Amino acid sequence: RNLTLGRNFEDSFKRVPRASEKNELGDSNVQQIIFISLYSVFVALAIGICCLIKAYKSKKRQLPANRSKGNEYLLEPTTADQKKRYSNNIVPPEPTPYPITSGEDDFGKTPSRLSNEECPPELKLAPINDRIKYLHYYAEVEINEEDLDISKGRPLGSGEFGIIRKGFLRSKNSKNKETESRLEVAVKSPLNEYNHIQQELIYDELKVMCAVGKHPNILALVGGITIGEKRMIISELVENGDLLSFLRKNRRNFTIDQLAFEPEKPSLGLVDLVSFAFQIAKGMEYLIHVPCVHRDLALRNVLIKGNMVIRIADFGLARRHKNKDYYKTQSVDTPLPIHWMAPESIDKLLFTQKSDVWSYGVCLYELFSLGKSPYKNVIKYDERDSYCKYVLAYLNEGKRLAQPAHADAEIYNVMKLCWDLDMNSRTTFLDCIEFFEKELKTTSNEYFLDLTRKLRSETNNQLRLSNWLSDEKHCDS
Ligand SMILES: Nc1ncnc2c1ncn2[C@@H]1O[C@H](COP(=O)(O)OP(=O)(O)OP(=O)(O)O)[C@@H](O)[C@H]1O
Repeated sequence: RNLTLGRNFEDSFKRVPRASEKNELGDSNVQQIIFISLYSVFVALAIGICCLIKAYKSKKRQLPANRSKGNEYLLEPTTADQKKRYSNNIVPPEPTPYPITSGEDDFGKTPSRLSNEECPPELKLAPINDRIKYLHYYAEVEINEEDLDISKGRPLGSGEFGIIRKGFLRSKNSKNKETESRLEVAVKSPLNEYNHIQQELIYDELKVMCAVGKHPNILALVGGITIGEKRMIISELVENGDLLSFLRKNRRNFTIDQLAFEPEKPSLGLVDLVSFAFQIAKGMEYLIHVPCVHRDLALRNVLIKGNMVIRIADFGLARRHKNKDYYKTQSVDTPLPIHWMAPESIDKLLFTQKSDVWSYGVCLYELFSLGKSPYKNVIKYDERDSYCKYVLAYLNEGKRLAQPAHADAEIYNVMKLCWDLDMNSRTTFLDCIEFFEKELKTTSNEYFLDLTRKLRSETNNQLRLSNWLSDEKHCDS
């Protein structure tokens, strides 16, 4: 013992415990095991409770406040100003947009490159166009691809990035599970389904449509497909297509004398044009409250139903501020979007509610000329490079579109009020609603009341679209 190399050497001998020591050691091991087990159970319980609290909170946030009343998208006027407006107005109360929720409600299988970030506080009240990156896609609108049949026939239309086809959505009615019903829908998908940029543009548009919500004069979203690399927007089908083609097709059927209301009339009357002007202004006023700036309001982007109710469509707006050339590089045959743009949008790419009012004025020109192209034969197309400067100079000189054939002096005056160079002096959508409502009532109060009834029933139809999906989900569960 005296010759050991030191304590450490001594300790390195393997000690064989005596019988009495063995028991002590065994006991302390058991104590350790019990302690570790209890500690693990405690940690697991704490994690479980945290998860439950988080799940409960996110579920609460997912449900709109008024959903429990069974009228999830109907808005009761809140501000004094809104109350005053709605009390004087027979048109049904405006539906609310979907609520903006946090990322926790996102569809779980969304690839990370499309994942949503929390919106910075300073952007929370900005128009949704300025915070597309922070908008959220709602898991509850995700459609099972197996329930969708896309028509192989001619597409309904196509744009720069997307193609729109007719489709059918299958759903089992929750009341009678044996009956399978079909809903006609329009399906927008990327022109090239493997192109990532196009996929993201479709996804952005889907998020914008989620945020815009439902209104009888806005194209309603039925659902979306976002699984894997697939990106599709499923919206209600608007049977008569876009209003521009509709007006052009019906030029021959137009009768200026047909001012009195006739329910079964086959032709297009002046009163219908006034009704379209009224409805577009209603839809645009709703967008202001979202808030959403459309940026491409033109009759080619307004759709018309068989009952003459219109829907404002095309919220695919990402390219509109990212790609300056979008406004210049169209072929000579296609209408140039700059003809609908306010001077400040052409000059500085500044888009606001006021620039939408300018575009609305150009829509009025299209309406009351039965689909004429604005500035055709007025501004030369030769020098395409400097074309924007040319249009800008033309407008800055105070030159404007001429009075269209079917607009009287008062209607033309509304157009000119939309085309004020000073954006702050431009008229508002509320003033336009008031003007065209008065026009409609004086032309035919019966027509106005009928339109009011139609808009109310369209609101209910759009609500049924939301129920269609939830019915289907109930069946699944
Ligand atoms: N829900 C719908 N029901 C019926 N037709 C539709 C529907 N949606 C779009 N269309 C048709 O498809 C055309 C193009 O639609 P849309 O403008 O949404 O496509 P886009 O790819 O965004 O076009 P753009 O590049 O011009 O903005 C419309 O003009 C219309 O004729």
